Amino acid sequence: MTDTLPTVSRRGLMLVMSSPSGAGKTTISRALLERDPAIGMSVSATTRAPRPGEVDGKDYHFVTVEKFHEMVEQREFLEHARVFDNFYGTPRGPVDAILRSGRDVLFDIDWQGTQQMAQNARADLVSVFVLPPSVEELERRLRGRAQDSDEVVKKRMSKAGDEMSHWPEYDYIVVNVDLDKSIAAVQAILAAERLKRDRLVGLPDFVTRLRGEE
Ligand SMILES: Nc1nc2c(ncn2[C@@H]2O[C@H](COP(=O)(O)OP(=O)(O)O)[C@@H](O)[C@H]2O)c(=O)[nH]1
Ligand SMILES: Nc1ncnc2c1ncn2[C@@H]1O[C@H](COP(=O)(O)OP(=O)(O)O)[C@@H](O)[C@H]1O
Repeated sequence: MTDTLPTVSRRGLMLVMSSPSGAGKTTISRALLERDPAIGMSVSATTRAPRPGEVDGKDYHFVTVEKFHEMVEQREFLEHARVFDNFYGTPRGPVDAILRSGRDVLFDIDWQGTQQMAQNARADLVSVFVLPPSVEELERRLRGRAQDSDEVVKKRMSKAGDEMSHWPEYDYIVVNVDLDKSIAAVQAILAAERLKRDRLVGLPDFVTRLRGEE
């Protein structure tokens, strides 16, 4: 269990971040991981090809379509979905291990995966939808990232409207204008959610000791 305060242990939470491609969820997630040792990242499996600079096992587990379907058959995923023209899924094992250690797990998954997680683990889920300031800025960021072909950029922009229509399904909304402010906003969400009473599993004993009832 992670100590939220020096003396009160708590249950780890699952922080999901979704957004249309290019809105900034990966950048925000990476910053959170660098700044907060109490967070572990869920590394998804995907059938999409690695982008320049992506490392197998760190950014994704890059697998074949056959392997992916085998993992589905073996019920290895907490959730999985077809996004754009590829398959993506969250391996169950590492998530359980991080939660059991009392740390929080950060997920970068789409609205379909978030719906599945909400069905299976609503109490532990905290969901954040990241919106771009404008469609023009979204396209500028996608192109500026220079990791996708022109065709892929066009395809992702065409889907952005559908993705953004799912914002009402999320607990929190961050419009990612200034990156540092967006990172601070998600850190504030985490800080508050970590103090929610029903996550502070060590509180009854702590208060008992405070009141000298032992
Ligand atoms: N359901 C689900 N979606 C995922 C998973 N991993 C990534 N995604 C989503 O798949 C979409 C495409 O991800 P990616 O190819 O990395 O492109 P990006 O959105 O431009 O970073 C994004 O919306 C991700 O949130 C996963 O394990 N499950
Ligand atoms: N607030 C911001 N202002 C300007 N550029 C940003 C901002 N947030 C992210 N970016 C840039 O936009 C591009 C897309 O960000 P990324 O995190 O890859 O988006 P996503 O993971 O949502 O597809 C990256 O080049 C990133 O550096």
